Amino acid sequence: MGWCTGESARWPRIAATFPKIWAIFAPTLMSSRDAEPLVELRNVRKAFGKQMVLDGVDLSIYPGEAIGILGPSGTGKSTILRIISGLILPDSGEVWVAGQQRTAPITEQPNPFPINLVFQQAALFDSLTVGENVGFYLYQHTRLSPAEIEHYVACSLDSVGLPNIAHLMPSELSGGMRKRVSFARAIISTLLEESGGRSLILYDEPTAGLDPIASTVVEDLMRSLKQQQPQASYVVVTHQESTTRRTADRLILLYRGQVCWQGTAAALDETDNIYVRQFLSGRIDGPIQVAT
Ligand SMILES: Nc1ncnc2c1ncn2[C@@H]1O[C@H](COP(=O)(O)OP(=O)(O)OP(=O)(O)O)[C@@H](O)[C@H]1O
Repeated sequence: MGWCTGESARWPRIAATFPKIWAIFAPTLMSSRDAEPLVELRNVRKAFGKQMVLDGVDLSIYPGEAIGILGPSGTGKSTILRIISGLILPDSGEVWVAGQQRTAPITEQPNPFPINLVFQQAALFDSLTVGENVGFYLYQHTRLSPAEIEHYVACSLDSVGLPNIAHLMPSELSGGMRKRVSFARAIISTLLEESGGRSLILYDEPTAGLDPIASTVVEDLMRSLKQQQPQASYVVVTHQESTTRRTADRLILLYRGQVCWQGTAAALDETDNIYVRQFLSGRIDGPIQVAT
């Protein structure tokens, strides 16, 4: 018996309950769902020691989707990102990437299209220039010439609104610029022709610790990068409500390693799902129990 016994909001139910919302979102959702999922997790379980962290997660990510994962601390959100990216494998269940089952970590079985993790901290290499940081993947994993890599680096930096800074060192940048550079590094492989426009960026708390205006800038950047490549998808894990509402088309609420609810950002306010209601209100009493 799972922890989450609340009823999941499913698309047909939304269509019946919120016809206006459905009318707005249906064209996008139906077109993306006609395609094969980019990534599928099927009944994924993962424990660390005796602690069961993911307890039977099913999740499909379709081309062009922007998904937000919400949930209390320690409930397995980052673990899902690490499994999707191939950094770790589940203990059981299946992970499918572009129709291929993943059977080994990313170091042994490369993803068929770019999947990049962007962390809260920019985590740039301080001894490399901005250009070398952004082009790092291409220098390491492709046979492109230095001139070609410089071209992609310039395109990528342009996309994040930072042209002409490839020669600078990370220490010369502000915190906001470092974050943008980390985004440029994440998207560079998606610019390559062989990616076929398919890509998945996994943002782990991209606006944590930022003031509301800086958060808006980052949220706008995430949206703008996706608009530049309509088939690009992303998953964002966040505790910031503004980021949830402004960046995700489909939301997933995770609790104790299980999906308790999923639906649109608009449906979040309408649902009577007890997990969603408690989570958004921040009440202590309810089915979600956290260590105090
Ligand atoms: N490599 C690891 N070894 C042992 N325990 C781990 C490891 N990685 C994660 N955990 C544990 O798994 C649980 C889930 O961690 P995870 O980072 O996925 O949660 P989260 O939902 O992203 O939390 P938060 O919102 O606080 O970032 C936590 O209790 C964490 O301590």
